[in-house]
Amino acid sequence: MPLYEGMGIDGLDNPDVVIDLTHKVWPQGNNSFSNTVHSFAEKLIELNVNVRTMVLESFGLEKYVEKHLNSAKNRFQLFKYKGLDDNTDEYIGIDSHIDRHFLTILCQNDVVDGLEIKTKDGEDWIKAKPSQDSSFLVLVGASLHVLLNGMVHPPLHHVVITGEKDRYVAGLFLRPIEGLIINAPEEIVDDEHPRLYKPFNFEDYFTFAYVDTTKRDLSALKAYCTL
Ligand SMILES: O=C(O)CCC(=O)C(=O)O
Ligand SMILES: [Fe+2]
Repeated sequence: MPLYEGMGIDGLDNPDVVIDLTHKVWPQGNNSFSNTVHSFAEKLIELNVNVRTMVLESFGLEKYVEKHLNSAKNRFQLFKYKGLDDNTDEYIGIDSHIDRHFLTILCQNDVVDGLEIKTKDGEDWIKAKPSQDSSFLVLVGASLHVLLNGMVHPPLHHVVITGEKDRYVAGLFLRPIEGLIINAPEEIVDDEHPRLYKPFNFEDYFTFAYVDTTKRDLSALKAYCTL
């Protein structure tokens, strides 16, 4: 069984959270790790604020920006996918899915690809290849798709490990806060763009697609909450 490991930290805007976690892994502390994670996460959080602000503004939803920014909490995750050794063939690191939360920002180490995105027409997988190590991948999740009445696309993606090198990824995941009911604002709903979805509760949808892993695509989302 190929190795896939991950570690997640909630509420990373608070440096104490990182220091606490670091002490769990290294009882004597590890300043270099906690400083690196914290400064990196700070930049990711800033990027997420900019991206979500720009997306809402591009739909003329300026007045909802602040409310939307406050309606998500962040989870920072680090993943390691073990590279192939002599006895392993190419393997799927994560099965195909759409992300369920609002937004994902990923940074994969530059030497190792792995993430593949399905084209919108569903025909091909394309390698997501940020060419420099300073590049980020931003993925729309189901919750943002519902909030914007289907006007942004949550891509199907998976991870395929093909090389010998281990693959490391850092990601920021923006999840709706508990109890939030997501509904597209009136401003983007009209006769030409009728409301697509019922009021959407993230936790209920999360559970729906968690229990049955075949329900992690756009058609299952539509079946789940189309009006
Ligand atoms: O490892 C990656 O690049 C993607 C991970 C992913 O798709 C996820 O955690 O939802
Ligand atoms: Fe994902």
